[in-house]
Amino acid sequence: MIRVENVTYSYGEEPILEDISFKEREHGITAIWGRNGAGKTTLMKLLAGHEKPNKGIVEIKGTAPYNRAEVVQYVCYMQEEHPFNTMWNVKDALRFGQYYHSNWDRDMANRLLKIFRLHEKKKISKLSKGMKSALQFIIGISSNAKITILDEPSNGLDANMRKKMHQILRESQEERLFLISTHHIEEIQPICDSIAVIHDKKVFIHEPIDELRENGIWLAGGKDNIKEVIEGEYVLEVSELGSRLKVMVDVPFNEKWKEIASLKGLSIEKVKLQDYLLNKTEEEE
Ligand SMILES: Nc1ncnc2c1ncn2[C@@H]1O[C@H](COP(=O)(O)OP(=O)(O)OP(=O)(O)O)[C@@H](O)[C@H]1O
Repeated sequence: MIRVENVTYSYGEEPILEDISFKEREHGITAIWGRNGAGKTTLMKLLAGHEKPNKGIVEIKGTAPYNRAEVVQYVCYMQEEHPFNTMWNVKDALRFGQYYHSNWDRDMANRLLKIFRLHEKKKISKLSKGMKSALQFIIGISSNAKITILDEPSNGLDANMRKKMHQILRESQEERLFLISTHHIEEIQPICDSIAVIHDKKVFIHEPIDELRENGIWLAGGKDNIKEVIEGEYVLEVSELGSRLKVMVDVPFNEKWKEIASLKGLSIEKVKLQDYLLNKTEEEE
């Protein structure tokens, strides 16, 4: 469905993305994670055809999306803070969505308006930040586009609304592909199938989230015992607590490591995905 091959992109002299390649399957949810300024939005714009790669190939169902109106039938891209006409009300914004997306699901749009408590007559200029995000999300879901790209869709939404958003995404992902950029990976990861981490101008990690979730352990205990077991392993973070050490190690949270910890009298814990990724993307700074 999506093919990116050896793509380089720069706004000026310095490339933002350099020689990146990846493929995406037909359906499911992929989270796109990266530090501020890593290039998540840039990647989404390339996929949606808003930007043209300097080098390499971007293809959506075999077609390069840049300047190709026909790709709109497959792709709905809701950018962060979408620039709606401020004279519009919610209903006008939905009309705009329906105009561009031939598979528009009007019943779904009406259902989501109720769930997110948005009134059709409300002026866009009067919507709060969270309400605007909800409106963009409603357009993204109701577009019924095979590929739906959402840039920071939960911006400004409260915990209850984020929960509803995740439920709706889960319901909708069986026959569609969602690419969702987020800084809140911990919260969205339970509904994701895979993750793409953008770092150092590359797609640094692109794998099933189940596999990545297993990576990273915290070990804590006596210094000598810790030093003995981590020899040769990749240590991502160290903190000293008097005579004790606490270390984050880049190994899976599995039976082997639980046994090692038990034999050496160390405590062992799974690292949160967010903390693991923060450390993984720190190593080359
Ligand atoms: N229109 C533009 N002109 C010049 N540079 C740009 C433009 N848009 C983005 N950039 C630069 O490209 C880099 C990547 O930006 P991008 O918005 O893709 O990152 P991001 O990962 O989405 O960041 P964030 O998490 O902060 O939203 C940044 O250094 C940014 O300053």
